[in-house]
Amino acid sequence: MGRVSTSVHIKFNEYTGLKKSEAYNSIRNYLSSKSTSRAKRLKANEKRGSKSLVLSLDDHEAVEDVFNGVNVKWCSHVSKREEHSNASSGSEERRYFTLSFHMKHREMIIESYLDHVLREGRKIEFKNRERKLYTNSESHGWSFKEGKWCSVPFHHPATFETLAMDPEKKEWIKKELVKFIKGKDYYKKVGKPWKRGYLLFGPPGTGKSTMISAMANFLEYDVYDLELTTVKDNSDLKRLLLDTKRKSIIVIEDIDCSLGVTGQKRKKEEEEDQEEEDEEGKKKKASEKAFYKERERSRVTLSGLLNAIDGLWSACSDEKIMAFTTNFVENLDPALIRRGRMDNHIEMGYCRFEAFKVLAKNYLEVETHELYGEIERLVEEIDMSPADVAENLMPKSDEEDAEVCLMRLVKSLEEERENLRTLAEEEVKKKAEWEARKIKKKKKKADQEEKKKKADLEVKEKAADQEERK
Ligand SMILES: Nc1ncnc2c1ncn2[C@@H]1O[C@H](COP(=O)(O)OP(=O)(O)OP(=O)(O)O)[C@@H](O)[C@H]1O
Ligand SMILES: [Mg+2]
Repeated sequence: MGRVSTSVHIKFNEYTGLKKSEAYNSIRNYLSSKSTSRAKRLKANEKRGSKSLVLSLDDHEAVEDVFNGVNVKWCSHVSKREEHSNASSGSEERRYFTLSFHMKHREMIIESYLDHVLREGRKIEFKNRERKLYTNSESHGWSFKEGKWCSVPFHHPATFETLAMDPEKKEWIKKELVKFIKGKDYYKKVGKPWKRGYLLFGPPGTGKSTMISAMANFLEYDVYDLELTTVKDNSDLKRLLLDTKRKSIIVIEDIDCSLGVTGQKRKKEEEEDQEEEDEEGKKKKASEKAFYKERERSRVTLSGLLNAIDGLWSACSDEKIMAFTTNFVENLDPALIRRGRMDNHIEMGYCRFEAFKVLAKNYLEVETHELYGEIERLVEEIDMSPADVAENLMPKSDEEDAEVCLMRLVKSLEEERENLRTLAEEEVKKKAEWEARKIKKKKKKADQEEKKKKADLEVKEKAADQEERK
């Protein structure tokens, strides 16, 4: 009796009213981590949205825990639902946990231990969840039930280990990401919303999208792939962004093609370029113009986008990364990519030797080879994207070994060099022809002027002659 009367019990119900209790969920997760090593009876569930089987404390089972040297005891209970209780509370059974401890620790348990349990439980749930790739549905298709985003499980295999790029740059990016996820207090201290913007730029096939997947896998974040062209207007964009969860990367791919963010800059360039232009240049400009015109139809404006990512609303949700990708960084409006908005500009370049070594290790499991010297010379000279290098390195059948694949890469690099040489020669030839034509035109014009001058002079002389004769 003495022992019982000195104990305090706290009850945590599975349901609070109609809603499933988040505290109960967190406690269950916390206890499952303790139970796997301590409890005698466990139950295994396949839970939706979780990546593996979830083990938890079985009904009517107890487990002990120690916190700051204090022993506590958790029990899981289940009782039949009473007749008059609310039918919509989910199931026939009522589940709850009880926490028991000595009353002299009441303050410490309530103030520190419970916080600790809830925090750890949430962490475990976050770790166990199946990560998702979201994409926005058309604005008119939004419904209360389906939401604004549709999702599929995110299983992209890219990691920083498989990403081919300069190792130092890679390490620096990883370090920065770690600093970001641990930076809650820092961001609060400096008065900035806890978010970070990345601009990834570079030619096609250099790993911009792969880098985003690697980041998401590294941070264990969800990914929101935002398709701006299907967003009706600025306020829908705002709503979409508000509907994203924390610990996620929001991606806008090919930002230069998504809305008229390059409009003003292009107009200026067009004016400047107008004078010196040959036929081919004119054709290219016309097709580019048509492309930009099509793109500018998007009703999301630059200022709308800036507002959504950077205005007051953006502060409503913490712990998010915003990533833009583009092939033409020089065409983007400076307002969009200024530091503070896009804090980090990462250039994804052509495949150089360091990046090649990563690819060779991943695709062929070789770290060195006699062809490496030649390949080093070639990749430092020729611009080839990691996607093309990877394609050459991938064995196409079981008979192909590392040497065959490396040889194929060397051949392909040499071909590329040859192509570039002929292209450059053609270019020089074309330029020379164009110059010659220009000189010819000038000469013709000068000749004509000369002729005209001569004719005028003759007429004048004739007139003077006649005058004299008269
Ligand atoms: N740096 C890299 N490291 C490893 N693999 C790469 C890298 N770059 C490209 N690849 C390979 O090439 C494929 C295409 O790359 P990815 O889609 O990331 O290019 P991108 O830069 O996003 O191109 P785009 O500008 O066309 O969108 C990837 O599936 C990946 O296998
Ligand atoms: Mg891409």
